[in-house]
Amino acid sequence: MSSEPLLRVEDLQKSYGDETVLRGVSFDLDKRDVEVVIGPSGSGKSTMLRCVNRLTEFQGGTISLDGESVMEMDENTLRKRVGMVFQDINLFSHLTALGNVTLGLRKVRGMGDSEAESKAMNQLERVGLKAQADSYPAELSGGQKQRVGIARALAMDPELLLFDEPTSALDPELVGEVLEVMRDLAEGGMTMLVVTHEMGFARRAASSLMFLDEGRIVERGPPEQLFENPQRDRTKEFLDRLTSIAEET
Ligand SMILES: Nc1ncnc2c1ncn2[C@@H]1O[C@H](COP(=O)(O)OP(=O)(O)OP(=O)(O)O)[C@@H](O)[C@H]1O
Repeated sequence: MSSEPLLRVEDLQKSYGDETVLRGVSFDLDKRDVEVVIGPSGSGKSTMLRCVNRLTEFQGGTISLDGESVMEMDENTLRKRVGMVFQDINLFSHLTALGNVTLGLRKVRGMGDSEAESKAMNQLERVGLKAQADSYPAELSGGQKQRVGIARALAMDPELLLFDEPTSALDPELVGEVLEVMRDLAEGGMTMLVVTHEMGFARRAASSLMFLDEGRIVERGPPEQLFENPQRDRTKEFLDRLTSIAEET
């Protein structure tokens, strides 16, 4: 067994032009860890995720997967090893649910049609959408579309799954079904790095919670520590605000 963490982020620095967005972010994730990232708008949460799978370049620091720098990995390998689920559910509208899930298997994994379809069916079943395999995105609810997005990411057998506010664009009544799939994945041992404001999910599924503010990790620890006994005033203020917003809605 490797002694390296699955994901190591070390002193990550990222700017867009003159604007510094990440100011030295460092953390490790081991296999099966579920890290929830919270923080105010503009604190750099999405940018951090996008650096991990190199959807954006960064200026300083290193990110490695099982000891191997993502900067030195070819894009195809990185796409296989690190999956991502986005806030905007970007399915291809001209493809069925099954077609959306098989696409990556054929293009990135180079699978033949029947192998790709059988694997994709298994993933759709995993997210509870076997019966919708032949439906087009326009025929699916937002929650179902997002679950197809998760099946698409899972189909690649990723070692790490990144979630960027996967339920923020959904009507409130559709959030639960997506969180349930995510909880199942977490319980099944998937390693996950999740940006979300869903504190119920954080409490129940996260092994650790990270509070990012102005491009720095202000505090990180088990959810019960951050919720019950935050060490920093800034963390407490932020979590109190999130909780009061959730209670108002
Ligand atoms: N492609 C881009 N070009 C220029 N600036 C960007 C780009 N993407 C993000 N930024 C800026 O970087 C900062 C951090 O953005 P980021 O989306 O990472 O924050 P966030 O914490 O995910 O915020 P939110 O919760 O609102 O999604 C913001 O000031 C944003 O305007």
